[in-house]
Amino acid sequence: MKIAKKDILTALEHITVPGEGQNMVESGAVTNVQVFGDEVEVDVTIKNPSLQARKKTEVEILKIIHQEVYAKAKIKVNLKVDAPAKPKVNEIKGKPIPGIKNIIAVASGKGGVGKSTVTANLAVTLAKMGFNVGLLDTDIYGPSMPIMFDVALERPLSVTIDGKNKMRPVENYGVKMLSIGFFTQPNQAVIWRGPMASKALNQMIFDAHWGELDFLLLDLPPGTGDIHLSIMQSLPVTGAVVVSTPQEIALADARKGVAMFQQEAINVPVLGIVENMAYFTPEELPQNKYHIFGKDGAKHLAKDLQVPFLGEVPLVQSVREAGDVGRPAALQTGTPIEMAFEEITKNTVQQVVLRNKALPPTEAIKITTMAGCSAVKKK
Ligand SMILES: Nc1ncnc2c1ncn2[C@@H]1O[C@H](COP(=O)(O)OP(=O)(O)OP(=O)(O)O)[C@@H](O)[C@H]1O
Repeated sequence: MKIAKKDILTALEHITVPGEGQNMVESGAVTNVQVFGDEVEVDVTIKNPSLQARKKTEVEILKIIHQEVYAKAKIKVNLKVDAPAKPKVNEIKGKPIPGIKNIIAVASGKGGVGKSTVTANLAVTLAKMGFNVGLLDTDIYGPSMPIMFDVALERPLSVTIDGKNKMRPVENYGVKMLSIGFFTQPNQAVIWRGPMASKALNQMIFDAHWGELDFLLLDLPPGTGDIHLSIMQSLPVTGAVVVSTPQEIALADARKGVAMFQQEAINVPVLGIVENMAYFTPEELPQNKYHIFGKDGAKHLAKDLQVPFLGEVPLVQSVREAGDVGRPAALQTGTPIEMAFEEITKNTVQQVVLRNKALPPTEAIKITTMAGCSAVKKK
């Protein structure tokens, strides 16, 4: 028997797609019908992704065509699901932390690109600008902040606040700090698992007396593992800064770092990318720039990923030396390094402001103007 296409469409007008009011032809769910002799092919797209809805749609199409048009028709249903994207909810996750306005996670895909160095210098620069700054070293693989702040031999003291025992962060250069390194032996290799690490971190945040902070910086471990997932999901992180060198291999990992923050389970806005070791400058020839890891790689990556570029830090001996002696290089006034970190810090604050404006306010995000920036050089 020869089947007419219009008879198929008329038959399909008798049925609806589960969850949709109109019949499936009128609603546009039927996208195509083809007839070859007694063979019928129906293309249909539904919004409900459940197996039950898909099965029901298919069975009903077969039934109605057999019943209304031709009982022996050979029918093929090509069913596609086009589920509407879930509306994005506020990215701030976890419990708001009283007194802490913004949490910035500093990450790198690759190890050794200078993430901790950038975090330490960002922290002291924010403090110089007049902000209240905390720094949480979550780098379970190699906590380096106690050395970079010259407090490796100190330990957080216990204080009683409102009848509860709390840890008081160690303080230097106007930055309050807690590190996972304060709780491990220097020569002890610790194997951390995600939940264990996030429990320790939760204690360092919720059982610590941070006081009022404009910014709490998190120095994350390198990489993009399940530890990052645990940290990100348990804390109300405002945004992330990704550090990379211009080198291809570091950029590939930085790309993964950005993707990690953007994936649905994490969904933390990326405030921008910092290019560290952008070029080498020898002390005796300050005008000379040698792009030993490549040129502008992180800048191009930022453009490609459509995230802000926050600035670049040259590779200079004084940065490494300053880290080793425990006094971040940005504290050396009047130097190009101080200027580089001021630029990066201002851009970061600006991105935090923009990001906070774009999202509904929560307890975790309070800085909504650049007022803090006018405090530059307040101290
Ligand atoms: N701009 C720079 N100029 C000179 N040395 C630098 C610079 N940035 C970082 N370094 C040095 O490079 C080394 C690695 O830096 P850092 O420990 O900050 O990296 P990281 O990415 O945090 O490493 P990890 O993988 O351990 O987390 C350190 O010795 C540091 O002093």
